[in-house]
Amino acid sequence: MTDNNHNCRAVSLVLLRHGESIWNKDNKFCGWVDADLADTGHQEAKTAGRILREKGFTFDVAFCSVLKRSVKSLNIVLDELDLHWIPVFKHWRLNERHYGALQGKNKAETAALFGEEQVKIWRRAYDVRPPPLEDSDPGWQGEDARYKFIDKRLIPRHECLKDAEQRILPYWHDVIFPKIKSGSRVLICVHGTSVRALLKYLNKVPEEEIIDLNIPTGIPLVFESDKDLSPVRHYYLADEAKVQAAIQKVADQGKARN
Ligand SMILES: O=C(OP(=O)(O)O)[C@H](O)COP(=O)(O)O
Repeated sequence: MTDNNHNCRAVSLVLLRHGESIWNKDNKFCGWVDADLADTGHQEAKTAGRILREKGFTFDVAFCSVLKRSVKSLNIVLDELDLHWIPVFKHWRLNERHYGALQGKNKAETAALFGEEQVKIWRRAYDVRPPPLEDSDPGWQGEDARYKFIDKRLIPRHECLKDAEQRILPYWHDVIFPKIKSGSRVLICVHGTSVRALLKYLNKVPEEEIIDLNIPTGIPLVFESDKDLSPVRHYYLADEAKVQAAIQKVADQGKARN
């Protein structure tokens, strides 16, 4: 859904997938790999911030993951909004889902090898994990300094949406939602799967429908809620054609010829 006539008073939450990363551009499965923003991603984040500013949005607190494409996008948006001063919380629980042994692989080549249907399942099924990283795989993030204080058993070797949801929702309940309840307007700038997990939870999207939900990069997703803070509607801050084209672009990344 898109909307250009939002009512700011009912908005306490905006979700945003970071701008396009270099690995998005190269069509590689990324997950917990710390890929940087592409130039186009910088531009998308800047545009997202500008649109939020022009439409009169402001925030009291912001959240991102510990991956630089999320952190940098949030910084760019806050710069556009001149909101450098608001508290920003970075948390590993908001990371993208872990893509396991698929990380670094090209999606179109993977689709040519295993079939588009299998790739769609790995990308979008609710509870099907991609193949895991081997114990000896140097691509496992367990030794990364940013996860130093986290129980190693919590550092995944692969994750499906359900796994990501189970690590993200405790943070939502313990930290993010209490801020909303106490009146804060919240911006969350994270990843495709983190947004899907939150959207699924907030809108009670059935498991069988989640397979067709794709999140475009760099387009703010606004949630309006009622007085009990239950979401009543959500919409992207862009015109319908732009949103649909961006969603299709994400969906098409799993095609064998891309
Ligand atoms: O790291 C990823 O997501 P992100 O770009 O939102 O951080 C994934 O590689 C996105 O790929 P997908 O759209 O096939 O799930």
